[in-house]
Amino acid sequence: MVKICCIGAGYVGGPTMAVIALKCPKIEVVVVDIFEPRIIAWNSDQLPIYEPGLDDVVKQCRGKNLFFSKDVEKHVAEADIVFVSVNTPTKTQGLGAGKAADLTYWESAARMIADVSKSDKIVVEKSTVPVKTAEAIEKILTHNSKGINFQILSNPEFLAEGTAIQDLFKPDRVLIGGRETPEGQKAIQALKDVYAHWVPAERIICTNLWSAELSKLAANAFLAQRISSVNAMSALCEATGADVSQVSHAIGKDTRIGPKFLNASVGFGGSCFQKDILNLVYICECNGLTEVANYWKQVVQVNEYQKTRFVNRVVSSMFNTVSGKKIAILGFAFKKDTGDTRETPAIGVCRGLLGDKAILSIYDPQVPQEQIQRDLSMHKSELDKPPHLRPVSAIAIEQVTCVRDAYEATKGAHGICVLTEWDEFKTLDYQKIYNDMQKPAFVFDGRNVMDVDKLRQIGFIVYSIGKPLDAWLKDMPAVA
Ligand SMILES: NC(=O)c1ccc[n+]([C@@H]2O[C@H](COP(=O)([O-])OP(=O)(O)OC[C@H]3O[C@@H](n4cnc5c(N)ncnc54)[C@H](O)[C@@H]3O)[C@@H](O)[C@H]2O)c1
Ligand SMILES: O=c1ccn([C@@H]2O[C@H](COP(=O)(O)OP(=O)(O)O[C@H]3O[C@H](CO)[C@@H](O)[C@H](O)[C@H]3O)[C@@H](O)[C@H]2O)c(=O)[nH]1
Repeated sequence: MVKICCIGAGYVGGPTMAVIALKCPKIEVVVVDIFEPRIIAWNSDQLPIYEPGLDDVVKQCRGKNLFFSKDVEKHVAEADIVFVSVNTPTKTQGLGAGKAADLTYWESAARMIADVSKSDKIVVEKSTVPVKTAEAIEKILTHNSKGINFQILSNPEFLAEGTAIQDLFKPDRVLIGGRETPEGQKAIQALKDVYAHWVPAERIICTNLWSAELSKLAANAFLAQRISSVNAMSALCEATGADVSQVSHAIGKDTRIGPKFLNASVGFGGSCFQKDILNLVYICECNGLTEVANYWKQVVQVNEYQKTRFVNRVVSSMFNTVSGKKIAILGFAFKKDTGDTRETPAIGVCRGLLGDKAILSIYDPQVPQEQIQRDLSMHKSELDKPPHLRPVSAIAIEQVTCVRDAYEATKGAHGICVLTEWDEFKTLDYQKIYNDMQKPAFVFDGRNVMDVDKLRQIGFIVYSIGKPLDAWLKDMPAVA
């Protein structure tokens, strides 16, 4: 029986390994992590991450051929294939701080593999890493190998949170990069055989190591670039009376452009886009490609601009101050169907409003209060650390309360900011909400999911990103 061990039981390691176990009943899969509470949660009824369909998959194979363990060294030693799916956040200190990927967790995992291995292994880069990481990892493994043969493969993951299970069941492609030697090709074939249990052969792409590593960064840069492009257009739409949804629809009909990833928003979030683009920028700079670095840097800068623009709209619409005013925040996760808040635009928007002394009442169906308080009070460099390395207590922010439903959040509020596109926000009783709010009552839709005409009929003053402005908002222009 082939044995797989995956180091890192996070958003990627957990779901990907659960799907491999489900689709390959003859393979034993063990997911290991040094953060014990996560392992305990994976072995309980309350999984550590919220992901539609995940519970079902885990229930079908946990205890049969899928296991979660904190016994990292034992399972690595026994495995034929070791996936490394540890976090690779942006470096916060030292050379490349603020841009380069922090490979501390990766390096310590590689050293541990070298230390405990007693048999040949295929080591698979699942984490998103800088180009040429495989070369560095090879050096660590071979310098400590005691005659053991390690083959390194790059197999970046393309799942998106909220749709992880369907993305894993039907991936657009699986990418495997390896050495162009006979041993390298044999290792590629072994990993291909795993995916071939459910992925059609034409969707499994094999490349050299560096193409696979770079393709992952390139894919995220291209996706994020589309969002920044449409968000940049949204500012121009507001200035000219064009409607960004109509523009997106019109350009997306061009089959060369396509309709996806053209939704204007308060900005992209998530643990990947910003980190991976900054990593790409750093790699370009290290290779002396200043113009290329500046091109990609602009994608992140437009994203920051979009968040600032949103905050400025809120404040300027409300007579240029939100001091002491209750603002309801609907949605805190970086997108719907996840409880993940890493790099969520809600953090920037809330901090901006708190900076103008607003009183925030926050509701998100999947994000617990402690997480929101921690996100708003911690320094960014602390948030990038894995949970077990973060300071234990975060100072609660007095101006913030987290509540259990949207009605409580909006009661007595002056304005509502919709920051995540949760489906339940579309079907709320907005007449009741309006009746219970201060007047004039504002809605700032950061996701373009509200029925604007209906809200205006009720009496709300509504701002939607990239849409023709209410007369009220035209008179109160925001300076970005
Ligand atoms: N989150 C996504 O949607 C997504 C999608 C594609 C790729 N990625 C990439 O996958 C990687 C993992 O992302 P994630 O979101 O799953 O991260 P995560 O923080 O949720 O999980 C990483 C886990 O690795 C564990 N870990 C760190 N060092 C370890 C070690 N030495 N031994 C054992 N466990 C260790 C941590 O405790 C943590 O639980 C990153 O490189 C990320 O860029 C993420
Ligand atoms: O038209 C759009 C599409 C997305 N977003 C925002 O962009 C962010 C990222 O969304 P999405 O890409 O759906 O989620 P992620 O889980 O971050 O997935 C991205 O990052 C992963 C980690 O690398 C990759 O594996 C995925 O392929 C890639 O889509 C979220 O804040 C979305 O709200 C928009 O604002 N407009």
